[in-house]
Amino acid sequence: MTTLTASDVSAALGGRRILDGVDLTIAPGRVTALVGPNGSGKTTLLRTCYRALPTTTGMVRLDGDDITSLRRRTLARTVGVSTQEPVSLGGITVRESVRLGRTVKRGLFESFGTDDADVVDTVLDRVGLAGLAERDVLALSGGERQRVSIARALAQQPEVLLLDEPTNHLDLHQQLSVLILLRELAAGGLAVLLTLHDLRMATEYCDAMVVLSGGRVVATGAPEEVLDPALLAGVFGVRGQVRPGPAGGRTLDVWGLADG
Ligand SMILES: Nc1ncnc2c1ncn2[C@@H]1O[C@H](COP(=O)(O)OP(=O)(O)OP(=O)(O)O)[C@@H](O)[C@H]1O
Repeated sequence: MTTLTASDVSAALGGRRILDGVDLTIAPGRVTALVGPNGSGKTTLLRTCYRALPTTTGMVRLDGDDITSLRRRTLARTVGVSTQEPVSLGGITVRESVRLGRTVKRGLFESFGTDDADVVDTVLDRVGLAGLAERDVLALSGGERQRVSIARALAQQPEVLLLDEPTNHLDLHQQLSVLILLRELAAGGLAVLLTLHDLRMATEYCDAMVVLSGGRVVATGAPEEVLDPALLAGVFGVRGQVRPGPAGGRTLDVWGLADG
């Protein structure tokens, strides 16, 4: 099990500071939602967490190790990533695309074994892509491609999983399926961080929440602690509140714009 921590992370794009002194802990066994308005820096923060973007101050660590000191392969074996980028060029099947996630477990010239095939089959099944395994990835809908991206990250069998809006192309059934799957994987020790715009889904399915606004963390904690009416109005510009939900859970009601 591995914990990812960001300490005092700042980052810039195009000469402009986008992240400003961000602290974050992504613990094993938990699904953490990274939420915030458009342009608040969620994707940028995710990118610093898998070394796709250098920090200007601060540090990201995997357990005690600064990620900039890790070998590329070590980082790739530990951290799985699903981004909003296209999953692959065409000409390969869904199965082959997902199997690319296994390359981090292999040496450069090592061929895939039956254990790799078993992992790929299991993952395809769990994200509901088994029936599309032999389809060209370019012949998929947006939601199907999104699930390929998630499946490929899962095929790595990472310790930490980072997902950028993993549900934005998915229908309601698939959104819930993915969130339930992430909860199951977290129960097995995975540390999960995902960006989400749907605050109700984040409230119902995530254990913890980190709220970004203007590149700063403005709240961290359990969803019911974080999403109080003042924060919903001040950060998201809406009127709403968290209340107890069905089956002992919690949910979020939103009933209008804060200034409406
Ligand atoms: N290459 C770039 N150069 C300059 N500014 C950039 C660049 N990429 C993104 N930005 C800016 O950085 C800020 C944060 O962007 P980011 O994509 O991290 O936000 P986000 O919270 O993920 O947004 P969204 O919810 O809209 O996906 C935005 O103001 C955006 O315009």
